[in-house]
Amino acid sequence: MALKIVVAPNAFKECLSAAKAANAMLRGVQKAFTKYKIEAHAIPLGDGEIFVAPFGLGDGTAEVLITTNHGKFVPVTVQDPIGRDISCKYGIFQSRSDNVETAVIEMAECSGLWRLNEKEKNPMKTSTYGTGQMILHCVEHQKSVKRVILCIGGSATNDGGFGMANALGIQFLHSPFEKESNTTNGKLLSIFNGFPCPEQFLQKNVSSIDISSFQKLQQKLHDIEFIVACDVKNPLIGSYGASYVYGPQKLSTLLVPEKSDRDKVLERLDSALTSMNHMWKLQLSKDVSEIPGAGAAGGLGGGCMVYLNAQMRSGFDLVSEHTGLEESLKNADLVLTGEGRMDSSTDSGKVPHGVAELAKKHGVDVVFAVTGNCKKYSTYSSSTDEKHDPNMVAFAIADGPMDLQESLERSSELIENETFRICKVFEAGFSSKLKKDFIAQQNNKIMSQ
Ligand SMILES: O=C(O)[C@H](O)CO
Repeated sequence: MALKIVVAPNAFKECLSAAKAANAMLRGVQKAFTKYKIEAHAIPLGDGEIFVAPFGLGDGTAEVLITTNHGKFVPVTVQDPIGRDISCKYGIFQSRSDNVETAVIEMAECSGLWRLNEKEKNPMKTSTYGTGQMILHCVEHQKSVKRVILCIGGSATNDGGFGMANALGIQFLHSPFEKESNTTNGKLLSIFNGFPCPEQFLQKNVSSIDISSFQKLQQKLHDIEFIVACDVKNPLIGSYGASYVYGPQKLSTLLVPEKSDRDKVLERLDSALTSMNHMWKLQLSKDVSEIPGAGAAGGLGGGCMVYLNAQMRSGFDLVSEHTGLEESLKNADLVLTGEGRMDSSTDSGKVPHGVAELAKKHGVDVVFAVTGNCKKYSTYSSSTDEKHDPNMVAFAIADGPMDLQESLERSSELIENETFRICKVFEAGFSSKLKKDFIAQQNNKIMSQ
């Protein structure tokens, strides 16, 4: 009988995609087990967290789903966060669980922070318009697609999906009036036609959604199931909301050097999302502000729930479902995972933690993880915090003193070598267990004679 071995790593940020990391681990496994027959399963994973630069799309969650399910990419030209035309792509594959034609769109592909240089980072002026264009392209050109997975995070935006909705054809109204006008509740309102970012939202006093244009869209989207894969659980507004928690990383200190001025920007961002939420409640009877994940990707999570009726899912659960991970873990003898860095956040929904949990469910006592850095993870593990995965042991890949640059450059070789060493230790334990089992069997035979 063959030893069943599963390697299921995440991407190693800034150096290796999940697929490349899985291949490196697989090489280590194959080199190590020369005495035993093995059945090896390599399953590259993702957790919805976006991993775009420096490889471009193709190394994030979409790449994992498309590669594993033999799907295809569709090229499309859309706008980046500040309105420049860029070439992007989204993926299409057939779901292995229910054969549904599924599209996967990574918002960071077009609306991600990596698209901007330092001086362009200003969430008051950025928009998810490009993400909306990708969705629209998919809905209009891929008639057989009945499910869209939107991976959100890593965004340059904080617009609550204002841009996305606008690109989908939803019209917003504002005062004071301009050329074309409508009346709502007796007030004269104009159709908003500026760049759909928080600055414009506030400056133009956007206060209303044109329900008729929204209904047209709803009919179009009715047959499609929208799922948002996201990496965080923040609410839309308030001190744990999108603006205060993730806003600072999207605002360049070169543009706004003073801390007190940056704080004012965050306040304005939060107030724009608060007004949006008010508008959603009042006009569409939707209150999503407290739903975990509404604050993901600058409130795009909330926007997706409101405009697309999207369901929020953990990125890991989604990827594991669409890659067949759980099936592979059944009856596994050895499970290996990995990630660029492991620390105290690893145990809150990251890939290695997800693999360890799922493996435990299927009777695998210990999962081995290879990683670039587990100093904080080990410290965490030796603390009394009971949340730590008791069934995962992490090994750093460095084979001697080295700086970050060397570790990044040699990552593939180092991952292969560390996997080889772990497998050899496992093999030694396995042979001694086999020996013990053999002796026990012989003893049982003698006793029963
Ligand atoms: O894009 C963002 O705001 C963060 O990645 C959290 O989702």
